[in-house]
Amino acid sequence: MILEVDGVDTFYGETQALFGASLAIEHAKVFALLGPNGAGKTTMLRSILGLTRPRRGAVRFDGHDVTRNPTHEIARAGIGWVPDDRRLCPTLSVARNLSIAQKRTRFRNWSVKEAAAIFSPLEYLMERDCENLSGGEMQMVAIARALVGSPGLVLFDEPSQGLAPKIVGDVLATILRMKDEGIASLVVEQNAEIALSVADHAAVIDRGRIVWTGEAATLRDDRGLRQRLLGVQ
Ligand SMILES: Nc1ncnc2c1ncn2[C@@H]1O[C@H](COP(=O)(O)OP(=O)(O)OP(=O)(O)O)[C@@H](O)[C@H]1O
Repeated sequence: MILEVDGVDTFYGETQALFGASLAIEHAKVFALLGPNGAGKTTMLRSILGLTRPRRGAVRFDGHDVTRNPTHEIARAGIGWVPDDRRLCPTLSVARNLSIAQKRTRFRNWSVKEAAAIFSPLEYLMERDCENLSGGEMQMVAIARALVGSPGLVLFDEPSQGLAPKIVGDVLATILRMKDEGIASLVVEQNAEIALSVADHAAVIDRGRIVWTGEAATLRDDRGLRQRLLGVQ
């Protein structure tokens, strides 16, 4: 397993957001974490990254317990993050946003050029300041920035949010390209259909509890199960 989250309880102050939540992601596989608004999907990503530290339970990445490690060490170990609000440095160029994020890890090491080449338009935007990019272009830069961190696992928070269908297709194709390169992904989505179209495994979270986990194909093919777990067709 590249990632194991084991019985995690996470709180915001006194409010508990995750209750004994567990999931396991295999090397070079795509895992979809699905669930409605407020279910705890972002909190799961924050718990993995150490941004909101679990009060109980453990997070193991690549065989090492990282539960108490600072966020920058967790990133340096090879976990990339594509946040829903992108978080690029707006006044810096695309090239600079990528070069400051570059890291070497024990996984495949990506150059800025290689990461930018994953989306063809990026190569032509390298000198553009990030504040002058479209939403779709910002998402491409955010993914390329995760890649130059040379990750073994990338966490995607609602990657389809606010994007045109064509761009969503490009993002999904990139997740599969990354998988071919040996990179696992954890895709957090409210849109089950989008995430399940690329996922190998999936889990459903509801009010802070993992209520189902299994093969993505099972959820994809069983409309009744999807309806029962997610309330969608
Ligand atoms: N900073 C915070 N302080 C207090 N409670 C929070 C905070 N962030 C999230 N929560 C609460 O924790 C619970 C889980 O939120 P979380 O953002 O993880 O859900 P989510 O599944 O990602 O939802 P969404 O799809 O709307 O982003 C919610 O009840 C939310 O109100």
